[in-house]
Amino acid sequence: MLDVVAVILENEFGDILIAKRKKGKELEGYWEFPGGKVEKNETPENSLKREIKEEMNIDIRVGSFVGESIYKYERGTIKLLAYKGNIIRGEITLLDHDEYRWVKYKELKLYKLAPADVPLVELIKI
Ligand SMILES: Nc1nc2c([nH]c(=O)n2[C@H]2C[C@H](O)[C@@H](COP(=O)(O)OP(=O)(O)OP(=O)(O)O)O2)c(=O)[nH]1
Repeated sequence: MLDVVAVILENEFGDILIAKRKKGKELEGYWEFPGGKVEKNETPENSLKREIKEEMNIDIRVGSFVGESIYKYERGTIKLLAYKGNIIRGEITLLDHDEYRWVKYKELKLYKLAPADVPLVELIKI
């Protein structure tokens, strides 16, 4: 099973950041909470900080654990671990996504989220 971390980034208005997976990647065009695969000998928190720096060039604070979602894709099963977080430094520059949006909690269900992310929405409860 592959461990993947994702962050529910919130801004000062309580909006949540979602990002659209890049053309050509697996799950192309699906919206996700940014993050990525946890590397060996890495804590989920450090993994998230590293991924978000690499993908968006921002520094984040990782907050409380939101929950996990285990999902069986055809190519394998992933365990998606979600944490809350905030931006502490920088402006978003997209380096690994096609688009991003700050959305209200209630708007999340209007987006085509990666299947593994769907159960997380219920766990966010802002
Ligand atoms: N980052 C992220 N990946 C997700 C989410 N939901 C979900 O099913 N995934 C899947 C897509 C991929 O199969 C896997 C993580 O892949 P990734 O492409 O984001 O990871 P990465 O940046 O570490 O990897 P890579 O592109 O360098 O291969 O988890 C999500 O909310 N965020």
